[in-house]
Amino acid sequence: MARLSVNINKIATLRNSRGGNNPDVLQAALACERFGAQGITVHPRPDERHIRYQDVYDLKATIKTELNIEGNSQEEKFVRLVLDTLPAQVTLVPDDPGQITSNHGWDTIKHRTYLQETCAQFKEAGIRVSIFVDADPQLVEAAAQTGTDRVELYTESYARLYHQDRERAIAPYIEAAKVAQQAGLGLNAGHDLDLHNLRYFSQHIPGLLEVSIGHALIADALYLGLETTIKRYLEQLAGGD
Ligand SMILES: CC(=O)[C@@H](O)[C@H](O)COP(=O)(O)O
Ligand SMILES: NCC(=O)COP(=O)(O)O
Repeated sequence: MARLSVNINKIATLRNSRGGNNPDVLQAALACERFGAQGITVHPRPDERHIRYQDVYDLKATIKTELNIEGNSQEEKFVRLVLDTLPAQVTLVPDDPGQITSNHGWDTIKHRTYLQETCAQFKEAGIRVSIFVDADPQLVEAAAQTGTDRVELYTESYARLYHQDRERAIAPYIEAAKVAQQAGLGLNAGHDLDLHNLRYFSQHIPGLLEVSIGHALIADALYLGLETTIKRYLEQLAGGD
């Protein structure tokens, strides 16, 4: 069964809106773990609009499950943060500084040399590397040439199409997953996964190792509470028809 890594960016967004420490992101991360999450994901951005760099140091010292740090390694500050905190996993995402949220994966063909160097730097420090990519077999194949351990399939287009035509929505992901597995890459997935689309995704992508979910999960927690919400996501991942 794929592991659930809860992205707690949105907890930090709420905290930052009032300038204090409510909600406390460290306590929220510990609660996620207590309720069954198998990892914590953060995506610090240069403007620190949600997760702050200091949060990441504090989280690494506090949580017991895997920490996954996502972000753009072309920013020196991000590289320093990752090498200082030594998370279990770093996910390379090519976001511009002002982006509202992630909207594309790496072009692993165009940037192969850069990604090779970056993967080597993080792997030398003992950190597992994952590259955020669109569900395109050629990009996944090129990712395998970079030395990365895993790819994270960017699932926004799956999520968008799911309600209209889920077979068409999943098709490119099945292809991309096959290529990844033939190339020996581990497979993660994330972006806009939710309680409606998660089960179908995990059922159709065998060997899926991890999903990172934030926006929808934290929104669901407003209605259901964090404990029930995490249990429901875990049930979706556990599958069954
Ligand atoms: C890579 C990815 O899809 C997520 O990290 C997502 O971008 C979360 O970032 P925000 O919380 O800033 O939207
Ligand atoms: N890598 C995806 C992630 O961490 C969370 O994305 P979202 O669920 O907030 O869209």
